[in-house]
Amino acid sequence: MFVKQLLRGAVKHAGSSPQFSVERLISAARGFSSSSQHFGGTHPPPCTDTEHPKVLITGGLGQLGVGLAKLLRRRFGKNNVILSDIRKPPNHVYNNGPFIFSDILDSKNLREIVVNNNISWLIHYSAVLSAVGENNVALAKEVNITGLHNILDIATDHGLRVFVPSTIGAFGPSSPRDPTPELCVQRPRTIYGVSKVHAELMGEYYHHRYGLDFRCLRYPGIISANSNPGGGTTDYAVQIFHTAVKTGCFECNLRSDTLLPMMYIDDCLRATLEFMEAPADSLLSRTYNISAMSFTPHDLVQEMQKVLPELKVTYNVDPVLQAIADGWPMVLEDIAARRDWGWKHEFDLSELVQTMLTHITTSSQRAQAN
Ligand SMILES: NC(=O)c1ccc[n+]([C@@H]2O[C@H](COP(=O)([O-])OP(=O)(O)OC[C@H]3O[C@@H](n4cnc5c(N)ncnc54)[C@H](O)[C@@H]3O)[C@@H](O)[C@H]2O)c1
Ligand SMILES: C[C@@H](O)[C@H](N)C(=O)O
Repeated sequence: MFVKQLLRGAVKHAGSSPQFSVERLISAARGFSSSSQHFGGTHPPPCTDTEHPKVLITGGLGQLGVGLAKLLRRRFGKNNVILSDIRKPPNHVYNNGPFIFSDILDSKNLREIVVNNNISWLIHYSAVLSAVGENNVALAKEVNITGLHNILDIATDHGLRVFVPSTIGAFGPSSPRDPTPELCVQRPRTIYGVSKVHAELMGEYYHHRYGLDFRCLRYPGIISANSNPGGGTTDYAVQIFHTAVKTGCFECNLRSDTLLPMMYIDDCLRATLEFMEAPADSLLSRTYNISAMSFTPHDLVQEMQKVLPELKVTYNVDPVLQAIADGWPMVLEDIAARRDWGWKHEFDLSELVQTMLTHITTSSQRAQAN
């Protein structure tokens, strides 16, 4: 029902904005119908080289892992990318390529997987995110710190290239917030942030001490249409799209003026692949900020209302999440990533909103038709 209104709004809006054409909606929808995640127009061609990396992704059933597996499989071949997690995968994931159980706290099992599958790249996505971490500090310590130690030791012992994502949450209230440079004070006040600073420092230490090929990007809040966020402070910016399309209203748990760095998932996953493929000698650092846009809930709602003029948003602030967000960067500076390995984002706020709404509307129409 609201989907129809959405499409009507989109068409109406198309008349007033040259950036938002019906053709664009339709062509985006076509792209989505042939692939569940779309990666913009610039994804790299499939690799023809026989020396593909053999990749293991830990924590692969979260918001980011399935999309990354899809991108890497397109590049390196389906069987060269193994997705792993401690949860049972849905059928479409299980049927789309190798999946294996792997608990990062079970170091012996992890080592066996690396050895038996001749793994050469390890993408370490397992983590407990900011909001969940504040509710369960013991679990966050275990997964984010003990788990990371297992990963770094195994990667070092077997000469792997290892990617560990960090986050805007690795900064804190005493960091400069607008903009936040690569190198500055990092005194986060969440267990998530503390564990990510620990990961950055441990990885860089292993790189200098043992020659580990450690690579780390500080991701902003990531926005995706067909995977759900795992319990973070930036989750509102994903949930708003789904709830808005379904019901036409949304209750936001952050203040309307909370400015945070955000990125569309395609940019995030492409950055990860490009960074992993960057020649080691181009990397002047091992930990980089990457950035695309910053917006407040108010900015996002205004952009969405261009398509959904009836959208109603109310605010019911969660004090714990608000305190976390108030200590995070407002704008992330990523000069070094652009300079050293050519990072360039493709999605700004208007592209993000168009793409998310098109994607969610199309899926919802398909579900209604079945
Ligand atoms: N999504 C974002 O906005 C964002 C932003 C910045 C950084 N990151 C980082 O990117 C990575 C992936 O994020 P995500 O959003 O997909 O996270 P998520 O919370 O959605 O998924 C994390 C996954 O880790 C798995 N996991 C938990 N304990 C595990 C264990 N003991 N062994 C193996 N797996 C375990 C969970 O089952 C889950 O599937 C994380 O390291 C996160 O900190 C994410
Ligand atoms: C920002 C990121 O690390 C995650 N989405 C969180 O909010 O916890």
